[in-house]
Amino acid sequence: MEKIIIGEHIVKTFGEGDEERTVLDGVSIEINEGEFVAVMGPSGSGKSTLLFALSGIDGVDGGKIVFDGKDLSAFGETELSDIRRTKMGLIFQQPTMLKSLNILDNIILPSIRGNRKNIAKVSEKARTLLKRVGIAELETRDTTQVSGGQLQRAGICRALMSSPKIIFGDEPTGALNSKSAHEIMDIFSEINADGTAIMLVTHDAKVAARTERILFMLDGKIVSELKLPKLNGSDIERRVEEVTAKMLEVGI
Ligand SMILES: Nc1ncnc2c1ncn2[C@@H]1O[C@H](COP(=O)(O)OP(=O)(O)OP(=O)(O)O)[C@@H](O)[C@H]1O
Repeated sequence: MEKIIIGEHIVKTFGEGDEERTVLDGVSIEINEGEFVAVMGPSGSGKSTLLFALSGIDGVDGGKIVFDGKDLSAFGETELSDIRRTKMGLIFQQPTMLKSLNILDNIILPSIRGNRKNIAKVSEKARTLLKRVGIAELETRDTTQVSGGQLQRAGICRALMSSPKIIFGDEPTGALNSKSAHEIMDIFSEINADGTAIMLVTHDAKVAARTERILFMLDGKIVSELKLPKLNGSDIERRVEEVTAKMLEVGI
């Protein structure tokens, strides 16, 4: 199977001199095309830093990251941002949307940057995505007039606009109630079933239990992993138990 991401011995430090802290301590990680992966670990263990490194948002101090066959260190900031815009989808706990634009315009904005000619085509794609995530009727709403779950659905649409090879989610359900979180995870499962790889950082065993492989981090290292079969809909409780038991075993 093709690897969409290969990270080898990634090292990331913050601070200088006596203040220097190693936050990623030689992390090696591979993600296959179309894979659904979660990263768990205690607060401060380096999960978000790893996600920021793999997506090229932050540079690293050691090791190598190959995305879609290309070494990220070969690219400058503009090229990295182009790669992120066209091949990666990024979803955070709360989507940052421009308050001056409605939901639809926020979704299409990154896709029309520098090329307003394709606005009709891009809007059509956005409407298809809005329908798919169940908020078609909200396209003209202000971003302040929708619920957290609805805003996250819009964030997912924005991330899907480029038909990315991988979606990175940093606690994408962290600010949602359990019903909304469940619905958002249903959407992620569908996106993954269509072939998009997904890597989610999460504290939530219920979220991780929906994925196929869970990586456990402690102190800047991946210390363990748990593989799960594809979700079949009826085995979620048993999966959550398995994840929880593994978290206890690892010490999270
Ligand atoms: N820009 C930064 N400058 C200095 N230290 C940082 C910076 N970003 C992260 N850190 C530190 O790196 C460590 C790992 O942070 P990171 O956000 O990756 O952890 P995490 O596992 O995602 O935690 P959480 O679950 O709380 O989000 C923390 O100690 C954090 O304070």
